Amino acid sequence: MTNHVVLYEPLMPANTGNIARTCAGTNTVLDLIEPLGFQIDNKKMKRAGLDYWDRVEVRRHDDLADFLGKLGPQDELYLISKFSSRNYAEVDYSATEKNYYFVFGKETTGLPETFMREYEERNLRIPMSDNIRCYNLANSVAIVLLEALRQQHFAGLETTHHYENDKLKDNYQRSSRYERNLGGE
Ligand SMILES: C[S@@+](CC[C@H](N)C(=O)[O-])C[C@H]1O[C@@H](n2cnc3c(N)ncnc32)[C@H](O)[C@@H]1O
Repeated sequence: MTNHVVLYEPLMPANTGNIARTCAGTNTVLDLIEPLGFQIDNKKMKRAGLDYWDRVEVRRHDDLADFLGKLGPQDELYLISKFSSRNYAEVDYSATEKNYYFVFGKETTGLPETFMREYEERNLRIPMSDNIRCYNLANSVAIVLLEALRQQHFAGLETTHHYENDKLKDNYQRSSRYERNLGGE
């Protein structure tokens, strides 16, 4: 199983840089549908993705048709759009034999209407109030991707890690002392 974040014609380098960082941290493939609104080595994008750009698998596609033409029978496509009335959190993303492709729209105009109509039952909404027009692109990616990963039990990711300067290390020692004391030792 592989998760893919697909960005349709992204415009803002800082968003794509942030998304690249999230993809690097979650072993997610980043698919970019051209044209992009920036050069891939743009300083702003690198700054947003810090040192992580070379740790993410990036696949570039000439256009939407090129991307769609490469999908196979095991690939599950989801279009992430506020116009849907299907809640993204109510979909099952846990089939290990499938690859999940989450397609996000351009910062200004979202996804093309024809594409959304063609795959109508595949559109998903992130619930939100009408105080805002929509969520930020990079935040939308994190919301949907982390729900898929949660359902996949964060497979392949570290749920804990030993750090040299562990800020909670003393807490662990204190709490295990506390538990020993409760046990009457
Ligand atoms: C800044 S929004 C662009 C909104 C654009 N005006 C539109 O009509 O979709 C960028 C992308 O974030 C995602 N997004 C933002 N808010 C969302 C929501 N509430 N539900 C689903 N996707 C959302 C969509 O993929 C959207 O295309």
